[in-house]
Amino acid sequence: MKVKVPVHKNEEYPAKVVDLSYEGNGVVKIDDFPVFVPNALPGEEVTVKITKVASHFAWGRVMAWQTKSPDRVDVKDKKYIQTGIAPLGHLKYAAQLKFKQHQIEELLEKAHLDDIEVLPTMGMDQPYHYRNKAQVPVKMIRGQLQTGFYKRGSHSLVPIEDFYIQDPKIDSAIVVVRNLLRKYHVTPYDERTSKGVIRTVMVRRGYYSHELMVVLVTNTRRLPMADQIVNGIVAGVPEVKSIVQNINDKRTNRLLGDRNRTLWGKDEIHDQLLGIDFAISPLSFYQVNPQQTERLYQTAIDNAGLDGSQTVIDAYCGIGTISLAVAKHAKQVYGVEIVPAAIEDAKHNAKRNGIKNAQFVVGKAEDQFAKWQAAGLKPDVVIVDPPRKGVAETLIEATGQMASKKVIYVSCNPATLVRDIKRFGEQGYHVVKPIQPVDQFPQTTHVESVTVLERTDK
Ligand SMILES: C[S@@+](CC[C@H](N)C(=O)[O-])C[C@H]1O[C@@H](n2cnc3c(N)ncnc32)[C@H](O)[C@@H]1O
Repeated sequence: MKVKVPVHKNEEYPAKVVDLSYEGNGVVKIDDFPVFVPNALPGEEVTVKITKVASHFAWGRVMAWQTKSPDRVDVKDKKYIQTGIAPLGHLKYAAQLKFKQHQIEELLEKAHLDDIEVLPTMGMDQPYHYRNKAQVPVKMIRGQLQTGFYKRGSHSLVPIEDFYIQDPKIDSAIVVVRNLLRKYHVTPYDERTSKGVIRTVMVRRGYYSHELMVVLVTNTRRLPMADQIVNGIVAGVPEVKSIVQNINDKRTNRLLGDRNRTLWGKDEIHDQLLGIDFAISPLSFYQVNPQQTERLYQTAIDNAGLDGSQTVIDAYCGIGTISLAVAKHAKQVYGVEIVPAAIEDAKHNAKRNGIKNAQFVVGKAEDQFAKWQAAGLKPDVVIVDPPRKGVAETLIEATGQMASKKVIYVSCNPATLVRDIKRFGEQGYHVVKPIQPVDQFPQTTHVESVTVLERTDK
């Protein structure tokens, strides 16, 4: 059906913001036609200039506010919103937590599952400076080497020193590295010509261990002035334990290449999650908000109701964070994950922590479930922590066939969570407790949660 478009590009309209989209944009309706407006909050009266018109919606920009929301934080520095570092940075933290809870409630309601309750989102006391990892692009801007972040949807770099949501020790290390690159005239990589040396600076810091790793991602095999740069980092970053060169000479948007060369110190750093020691190398996946990851996974483990006698499957297990934490409360744990390097890390981490009752398999979780089912495995609890696209339907069916008593669903996407709750329902699993959202990424629109389902044989 053709929709009548009542707005025109570059025209201005008075409007009231009626909603906040899941991407964090204000929504205004002009003659019922939706216009998405960044940096506008529900309840605000604004003058909107239309910037782009599509067939079913438009984009606009606030030209003036007639009234402002009591939930607005006056963000002095617009670059956090411009770059997408903090797309909800203009919303008070308490309102961000409500926005995340409400998002799950709204999706449940649309799916006619509004009898399922959602608890208030578990937030952070200090919802800033939480990230334990930074990957910042390096570019030449008006003749000077800069580190920062790209403007949303572009490759135009905004120079930044305080990244707002990163560990401040990481921010300081990036400034030290940037100044050394400037001092020794190392050229930034230029995407258009594929020339230049340095592409990205990555820094990781252990939340508990305080061990810090600097990774210099280069387009070239040789890093000019490597000794001087390494000495400068060692002198300027007291916590550094590892300096690595990563070579990425491909024309690609991927940040890291496959080859690492340790320039100084150790090949990996360590940190702990839920009391388990993890080795973190440049290419390892590791959760970026360790404090909230512990709360998210502890919520999942507490709800699994383990007393040491159960068999548990951890599907989509990554480096085995959940599996290894569960192992001390279970008889046997089986983890499955599609990325071979992550399973290598999981096995390695099991060994270094002396955990013998966790087995890890590489593969698609849905295929491995079929194999376990054929082999007669009878799990008591299935934990799933899938990517955004949710759980494969065949995995849900296999869970039903294996008759697991409980399913703990750790979700990073409420839309697929709600879809999967319905599918689990077809296998006899029902949500037995209110859903618990946990804020893993304050200042952003990401919504994580834990749902507990039990098989009720009805
Ligand atoms: C949200 S993460 C889970 C992280 C994990 N719990 C951890 O702590 O490291 C989702 C994981 O699912 C993996 N994955 C994606 N599709 C998969 C599939 N079909 N089968 C198994 N694993 C898959 C991804 O590689 C990723 O590690």
